[in-house]
Amino acid sequence: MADTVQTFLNYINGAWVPCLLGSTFDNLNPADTRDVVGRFQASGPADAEAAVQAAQKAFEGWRKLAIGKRAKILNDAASYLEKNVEQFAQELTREEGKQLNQARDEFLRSAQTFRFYATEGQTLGGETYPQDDANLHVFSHREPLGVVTVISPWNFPASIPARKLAPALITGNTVVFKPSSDAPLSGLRLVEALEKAGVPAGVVNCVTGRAGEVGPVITNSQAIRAISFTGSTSAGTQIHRTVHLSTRLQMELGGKNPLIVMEDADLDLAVDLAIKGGFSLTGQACTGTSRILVVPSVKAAFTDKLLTRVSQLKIGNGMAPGMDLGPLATEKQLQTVLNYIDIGKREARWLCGGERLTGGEFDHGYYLSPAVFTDVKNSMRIAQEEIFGPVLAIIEVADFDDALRQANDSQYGLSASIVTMNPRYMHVFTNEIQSGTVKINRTTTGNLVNAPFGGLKNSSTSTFRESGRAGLEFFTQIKTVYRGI
Ligand SMILES: NC(=O)C1=CN([C@@H]2O[C@H](COP(=O)(O)OP(=O)(O)OC[C@H]3O[C@@H](n4cnc5c(N)ncnc54)[C@H](O)[C@@H]3O)[C@@H](O)[C@H]2O)C=CC1
Ligand SMILES: O=Cc1ccc(S(=O)(=O)O)cc1
Repeated sequence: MADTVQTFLNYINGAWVPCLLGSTFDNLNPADTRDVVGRFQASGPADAEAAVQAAQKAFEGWRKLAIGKRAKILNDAASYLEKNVEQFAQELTREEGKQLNQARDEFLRSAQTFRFYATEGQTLGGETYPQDDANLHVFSHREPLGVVTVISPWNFPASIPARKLAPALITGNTVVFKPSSDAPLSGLRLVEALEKAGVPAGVVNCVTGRAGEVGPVITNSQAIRAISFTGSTSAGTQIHRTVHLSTRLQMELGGKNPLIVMEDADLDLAVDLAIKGGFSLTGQACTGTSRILVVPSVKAAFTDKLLTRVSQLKIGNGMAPGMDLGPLATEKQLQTVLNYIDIGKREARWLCGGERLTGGEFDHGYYLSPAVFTDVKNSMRIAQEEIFGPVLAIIEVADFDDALRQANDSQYGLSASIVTMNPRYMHVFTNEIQSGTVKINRTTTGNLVNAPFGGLKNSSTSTFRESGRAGLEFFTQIKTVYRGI
């Protein structure tokens, strides 16, 4: 079996290279751990240093390249992703566990992101400032920052790095990219797409390996002008503490996203949103629904309908059509979620799920049945801590004001939704909810390529948003020019 495992290399200074120490690590398919997805470079600090140096060397040439040429590279890379979508989607499903149709969507969305920034990046200009001197022209213009670091997690191993790489590159920055060791292949495919599209040597560099080995160089080095990171609040906090004063940060971190169900809610819709928001991607989305705040008059009916729908969900390998939930992405993630199930059983009332599935194909994967708890208090650990698994906590709230207060009683503020037809609730919710993304009669999950994305409180650094035009602003700095004659 080991002989047939494909080895993947780092991409540094325009070449695919092994790491200097010659060590590798294997990544396993979480749906069937007998399947080794690939063998990857266990890079050390020297490999990371080589990547930073290559990016430094390439910066001058890349920032001076005509923006139309940079855009063409992004568009051609998008075409390469689209052409190879079937292969890349299968690899994504094997490395992460999500359903094949979701993996296909993710690569197509990544291609769309490349195309969006190829166009939008060409519209980012400065401003002119009226003033009294007829012989003076005052204007601002934007320029790239320099070498930037992209660090991405395993849950969206293509679309999250795509929406960091594309705005960084179109604005003329060079990149050092570290994908998650738990799903590194999709990130390497993005880099391959850029290589095939003709990106010059050193403009994009990709180094796989342990955060402890690679992390300090790519986050603390004086050469790094910005870091775009998505992952846990704890890793984000650690990086935040160690970076240089002049390193710009954009961090997308955890969430504990509420769905409020009001007395006038369409309960079938509310259940649908709870299932989609809570259980798609097996609950492993930063914007996933984890708290359901429901008023007493509809709590019993909502809970009954929810449990019926949960009992119908199909769990299995994402390669098979028709599955609703795949495995957890890693053994560590499975253990984390099982631990929270134990906590939930002690502190609230367990209704269903949370059992590790065994027998047949389940014996070889990290499968867990979707769990629902009720009589949860918002102060409980399962209502406050990010679980990142298929676990829903139902919390009874007295009325709208109480729902809003409890929804806001969280260290996080990433996404929040309400199910109602009442315009007053919609209005107050929009104004008062402490959340970067606000949804009404929609799932907490999902966001557009062309709209800003990011959280409040501990869900993000309160700096720059990702996606849309905001993504371009993060990767550029403003110069104000006073030009006299
Ligand atoms: N908000 C989100 O989208 C995500 C949140 N998480 C949360 O994080 C928990 C743990 O998952 P992990 O994959 O271990 O997330 P993590 O936050 O440890 O890792 C995310 C990425 O950051 C890198 N990283 C971690 N520490 C670093 C450091 N000091 N310097 C440089 N790079 C560093 C990792 O190698 C990976 O590429 C999950 O249980 C979940 O709660 C995980 C993935 C995504
Ligand atoms: O987990 C958070 C998350 C999930 C998806 C995306 S993307 O829109 O696919 O990039 C972003 C954040």
